[in-house]
Amino acid sequence: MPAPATTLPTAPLRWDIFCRVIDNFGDIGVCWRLARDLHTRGHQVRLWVDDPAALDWMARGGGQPGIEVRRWMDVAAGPAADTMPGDVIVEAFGCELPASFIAAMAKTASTGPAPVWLNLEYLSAEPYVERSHGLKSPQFSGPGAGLDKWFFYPGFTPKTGGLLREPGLIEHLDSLDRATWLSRAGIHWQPGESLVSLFCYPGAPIAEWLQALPPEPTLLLTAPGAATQSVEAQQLPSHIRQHALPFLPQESFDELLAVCDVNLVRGEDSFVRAQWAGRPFIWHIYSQEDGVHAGKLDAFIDRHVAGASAAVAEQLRAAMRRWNGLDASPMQWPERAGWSDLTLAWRQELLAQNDLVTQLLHFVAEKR
Ligand SMILES: Cc1cn([C@H]2C[C@H](O)[C@@H](COP(=O)(O)OP(=O)(O)O[C@H]3O[C@@H](C)[C@H](O)[C@@H](O)[C@H]3O)O2)c(=O)[nH]c1=O
Repeated sequence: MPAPATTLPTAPLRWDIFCRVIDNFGDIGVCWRLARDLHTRGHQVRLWVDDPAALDWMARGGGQPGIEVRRWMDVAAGPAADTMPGDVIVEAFGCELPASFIAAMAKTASTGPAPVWLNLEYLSAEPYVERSHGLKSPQFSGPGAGLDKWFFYPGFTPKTGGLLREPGLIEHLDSLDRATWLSRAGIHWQPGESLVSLFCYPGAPIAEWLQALPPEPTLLLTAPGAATQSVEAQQLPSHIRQHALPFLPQESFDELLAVCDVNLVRGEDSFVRAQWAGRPFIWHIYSQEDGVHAGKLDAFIDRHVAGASAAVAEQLRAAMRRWNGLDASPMQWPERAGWSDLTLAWRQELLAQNDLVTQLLHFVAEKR
């Protein structure tokens, strides 16, 4: 039985989260959510980021009292040498920590408890995640010699670190009234119109997808960038309208997904949020040059459709693969009722596992 999400297995701790923005918004998106969730549960958080620009819209007001956002540039230009490391150091997505900071961690460890050093990894449904979650990487050389680093893998099964899910999130999302939310957001929605959100990478087969949409009045809510631009480039049939969204703060983005009928999401964080929204979704995976994303997509689809009827499973698999350019068959929408049931059943399955921060707190308590 999972422990309640609010359980605090440790006294409030001081956390240092290091984030390097490689591309897009997922790196800072995940780190900002983690920082907020820890802060809400009473912890002290410093978020070190090389490029905080996206926080201007992602975080209301560009930040939040109680979470200290600090700049760092690279391994050489890190925090000042006299910066005291916190109790837990999170190296997000394998970003290399500044050497001066690692040296400060080692110094702390020589006089008291060593900071718990974690590498928070990318999310995947592939089997290696269960094998790798929680593994130790002892440091034999360099400024951190003698310290241990631990691998923490988010994931979809109980043997992984779980998914970020703030206490009360689902209750909040399920309580939203669509018409009220949309009117507050300044979105003109005509009752009866299907609502579809779209957040994707360039290259999604938009024209084909628009043709495959069910022939019913539909309002497309498109995120800034590739989604808005590629829909604007199309000649829309009369039953489809487009509303181009601005970038929304994270909480509003989560709410948007919860009031839509279908969500097309991408990357890592919006993909997870679509699962908490409990609405049918299609995932645009971040594509990698070596093609490894195909295996990652299939591993997720396999788990996700495992409880569905054969027809829904096949339709959804084909739609997700086609959206990602991995399938040549014509684009088709899965049958909506079966797809909705599957999405809710999947969310229920995920809710049976502890959220990532709860698991992280237990993990840290064990290692200290
Ligand atoms: C469109 C929109 C997004 N967001 C947030 C949600 C997420 O936190 C973030 C988007 O991140 P993602 O959904 O993960 O998609 P992304 O494509 O921006 O990020 C990706 O970057 C690559 C480098 C990584 O390898 C991928 O795994 C992924 O993280 O932006 C808002 O808060 N408001 C908005 O209006």
